Amino acid sequence: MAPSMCISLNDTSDVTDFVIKQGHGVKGLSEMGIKSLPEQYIQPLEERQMTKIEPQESIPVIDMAKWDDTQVANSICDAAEKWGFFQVVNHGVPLQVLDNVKKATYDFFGLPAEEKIKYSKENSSSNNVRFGTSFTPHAEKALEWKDYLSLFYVSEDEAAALWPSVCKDEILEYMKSSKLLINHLLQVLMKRLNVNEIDETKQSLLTGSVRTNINYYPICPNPELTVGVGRHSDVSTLTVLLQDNVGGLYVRGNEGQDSWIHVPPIDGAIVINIGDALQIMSNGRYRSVEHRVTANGSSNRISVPIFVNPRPQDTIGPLPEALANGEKPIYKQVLYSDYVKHFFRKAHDGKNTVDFAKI
Ligand SMILES: COc1cc(/C=C/C(=O)SCCNC(=O)CCNC(=O)[C@H](O)C(C)(C)COP(=O)(O)OP(=O)(O)OC[C@H]2O[C@@H](n3cnc4c(N)ncnc43)[C@H](O)[C@@H]2OP(=O)(O)O)ccc1O
Ligand SMILES: O=C(O)CCC(=O)C(=O)O
Ligand SMILES: [Fe+2]
Repeated sequence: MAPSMCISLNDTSDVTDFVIKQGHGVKGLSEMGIKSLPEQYIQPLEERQMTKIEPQESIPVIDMAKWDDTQVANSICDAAEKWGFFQVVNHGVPLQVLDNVKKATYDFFGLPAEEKIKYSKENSSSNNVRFGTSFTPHAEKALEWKDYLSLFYVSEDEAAALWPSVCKDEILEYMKSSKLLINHLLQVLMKRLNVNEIDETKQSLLTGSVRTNINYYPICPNPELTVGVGRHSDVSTLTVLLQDNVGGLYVRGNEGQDSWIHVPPIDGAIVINIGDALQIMSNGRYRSVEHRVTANGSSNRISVPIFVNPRPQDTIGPLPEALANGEKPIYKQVLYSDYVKHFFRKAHDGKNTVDFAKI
């Protein structure tokens, strides 16, 4: 039975109870057919308006077929320096794997609320598996129009035991199939930082932990009043982001203060973005750029980011090779889990997270 047939939401606490405590998420609100946005989702004007969208600008689309060709390698590093974002095609991840993970995302969010709520922070048997909504509801002045499932990978055995069975295999396959692409990108990016060989220690520092989120942005009654995801930069080394064909991801541009560039969906392409950990390790050479997602009034949207990270127990700071030419470090050494906790304990606040590591 559709939720609208059996409940009515009269005030703020009813909405919170329905969305967060009962696990219906904003998907549940959307499917009730609510006609106007509940007030706790109304974002301040400056967070929901993009005054300057640059339709003539676009982030690079890079063909990865010859990834170690000098020209291709240069375009990857240039994009990481200039935009912090690019799309890749001929990336080696089978298109069937991408289709399967998109379908699995719909399958998970299509489960009844009483199934999904088993994975909430309060009910989940592990911190490594978390179903939630918005970003940090308890810390946010205004909520975001997004539900998510976040899966921190520990082992195949743990995933088999703890991850939801409707999406587990497809997500694991997507993660496995992306490994080579991730390694090729890091090989190229490291070379420009004078790291000619990624040994075991560096590999672990760059890719030692992986978190995959599946995101669901349901149709919103007043998309202009809220956001799908607010301005933030990822705290990863790099993020491999699969989006569907709806659109709505915007990246901070280089043209002045409030300039935003749309990342158009391209069939079969994957979006790559540099995260804070790599910005820090490269001493600011590679940029972890602010991005955001708009809410949509007519289509549901999904996305599946793989966050490739240092391990929580790693200390991160500018790599010695990146400073070999006498460059002064602009970031200090920080424990990665402290950095991530700092990110997760506040609402989205654009690029401010990285100040935590500034000297
Ligand atoms: C959800 O919407 C998002 C998410 C994002 C994500 C962008 C990224 O770049 S994710 C990549 C982050 N890196 C890693 O996960 C790898 C390293 N991992 C760690 O260091 C640890 O696993 C940990 C994340 C710090 C958690 O360690 P733990 O010992 O379990 O620490 P806690 O004290 O339990 O948690 C700290 C704090 O974070 C909250 N939290 C934990 N996991 C998540 C999660 N998956 N999603 C949201 N929040 C999470 C937890 O509730 C704690 O907060 P409290 O206030 O409750 O203390 C980008 C954009 C989005 O919109
Ligand atoms: O949905 C998207 O396209 C981007 C989501 C995002 O930025 C994130 O999960 O960190
Ligand atoms: Fe992000």
